[in-house]
Amino acid sequence: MALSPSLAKTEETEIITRFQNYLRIDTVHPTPDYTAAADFIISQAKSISLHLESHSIEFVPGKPVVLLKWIGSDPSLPAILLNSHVDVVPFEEDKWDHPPLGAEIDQDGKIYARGTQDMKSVGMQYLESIRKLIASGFEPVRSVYVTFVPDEEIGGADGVGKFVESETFKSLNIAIVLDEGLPSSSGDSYRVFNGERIPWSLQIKAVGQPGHGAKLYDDSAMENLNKSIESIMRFRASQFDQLKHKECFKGEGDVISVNMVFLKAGTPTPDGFVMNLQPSVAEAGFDIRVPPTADPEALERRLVEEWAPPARNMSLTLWRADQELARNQLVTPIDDSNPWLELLENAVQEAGGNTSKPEIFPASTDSRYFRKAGLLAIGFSPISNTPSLLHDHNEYLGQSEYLKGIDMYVSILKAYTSYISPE
Ligand code: MET
Ligand SMILES: [Zn+2]
Ligand SMILES: [Zn+2]
Repeated sequence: MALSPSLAKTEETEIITRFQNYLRIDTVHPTPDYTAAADFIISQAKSISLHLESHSIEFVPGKPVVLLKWIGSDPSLPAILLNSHVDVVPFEEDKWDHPPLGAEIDQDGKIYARGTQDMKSVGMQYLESIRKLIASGFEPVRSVYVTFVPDEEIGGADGVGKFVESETFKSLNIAIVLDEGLPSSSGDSYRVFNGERIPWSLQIKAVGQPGHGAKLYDDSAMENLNKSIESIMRFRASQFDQLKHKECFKGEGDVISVNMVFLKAGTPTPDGFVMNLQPSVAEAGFDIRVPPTADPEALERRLVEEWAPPARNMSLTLWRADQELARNQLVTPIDDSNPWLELLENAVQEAGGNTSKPEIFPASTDSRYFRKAGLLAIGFSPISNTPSLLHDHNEYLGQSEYLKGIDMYVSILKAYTSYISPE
């Protein structure tokens, strides 16, 4: 029986209120309140159904992984894992038009908060879709697991990194993982991702002749650093050009990005810097993202030979999210060997959307840990018609997009949990 419009309205208001409540929990780095978030998620699970088992597992003290289990009628079949991270990145509150933890809704129905896109929306949409399916009497054949994990935004080592190594994880027998994607700015189109770039953090340091600000030294630290920055910027432009020229057919995730994120040199005073002094040390930091198609060894050589050559008094520190993945990047196949992509595409279509060609995620997600553990993982956030505002000011999500996304997962879960492989 169809709900009367006013009843349907109440239900929608409740769904939105639950999302607002999750957004208002302060899970902002560097001091996310993981306990409050875990308590909230577990209370949500209990309110959905007593049949939804919940576990809070602390592989690292104070950093719970919340695992929900919706057991299917044939638990021997490999299961579905829906993953989302609980933590969010910090914000510059004075640059926002709405409080970043307020979850205020403007007159256009846009909900403003850190995490509306990245990715508290997705976590709650998983729960709301399960709530709807259970309320409708739907019974899955395959089991569904839902994880709410800590620390994705700081590399995930203490979150999914520990989880995938655990006996609990191994006992779950997972066939496919869904994790975060990115919004699409166009109408009814949704983006899907089957791989991602690996983050490298590079710090370079130059030393050189210090002395009087008026001298033209041949080998000052600033000059040495500047030569490197020029070289790095030329490389950056060459990568960017491939994106700008449409005939290269490259997406953001297919080229190497290099962005300077800090510069450090000089002798500070209370209100500025000493001006007539050339420093003996100068440093710069770069966020680098390396796609699966790039040759990491060629890039490593470039770092040493061109960007931080010892011959120019330079040294470097390189941090990579995962040494092994940095050298051997993994993508989830998109051919017939992976039935889950087509199932997802069809399910999205049935719910009134379209998916675009699978892409390489330009930043990083926990999917890399799942792929490394040998699983298929697809990045998908059901957000269309919305500018991508991850990590940006005024991150928002429209109420109607949020509600539509829940129906996408209802459709996907119906297809995924009922799928029986032909053999
Ligand atoms: C250092 S890992 C960073 C993870 C974060 N999601 C990013 O892509 O920036
Ligand atoms: Zn994210
Ligand atoms: Zn993020």
